[in-house]
Amino acid sequence: MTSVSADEVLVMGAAIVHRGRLLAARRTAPPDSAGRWELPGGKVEPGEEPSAAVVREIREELSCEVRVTALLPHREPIRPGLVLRVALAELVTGEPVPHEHDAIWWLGPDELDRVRWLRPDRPFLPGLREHLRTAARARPASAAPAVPGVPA
Ligand SMILES: Nc1nc2c([nH]c(=O)n2[C@H]2C[C@H](O)[C@@H](COP(=O)(O)OP(=O)(O)OP(=O)(O)O)O2)c(=O)[nH]1
Repeated sequence: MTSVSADEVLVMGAAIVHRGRLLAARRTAPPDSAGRWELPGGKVEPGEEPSAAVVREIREELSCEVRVTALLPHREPIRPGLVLRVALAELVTGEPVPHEHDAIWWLGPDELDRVRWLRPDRPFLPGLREHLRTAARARPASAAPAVPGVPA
């Protein structure tokens, strides 16, 4: 369980990591966020577990299945009443196909600054970069990334 006060809604961003890369998605709305990049995800529904919300939102937004591997401790205010948390997740089945975003991009650890993130996402980037680097060091050479469209 994650404690959220009655007047606070939790937004879960999924840090989906695959082959040492992080999936970023470009928003289309509202106008002041359109063109900015975020972690796919969305609001946790009343009574819903954060990890279940991640699985549900990713299914809806990207038509693939993920598994949550960790919930990062940091909580970042988005605006009054709305708080962002981030879950590390891995792909279980399928490949992400964006239905609500107009682009997705698998970013390597040295590429995280190449997109314009939503402001609340930025404090999570150093930790995510470190996570990607650690994952790359732990990966056997035989599992080195093949890149272009990533998955596989
Ligand atoms: N999904 C997501 N939302 C984020 C991130 N960073 C950030 O500030 N936000 C903000 C944007 C929105 O104001 C809010 C989430 O709204 P949303 O529209 O994605 O959530 P939702 O699908 O549950 O929305 P709704 O249509 O049910 O209202 O959190 C992020 O990394 N991922």
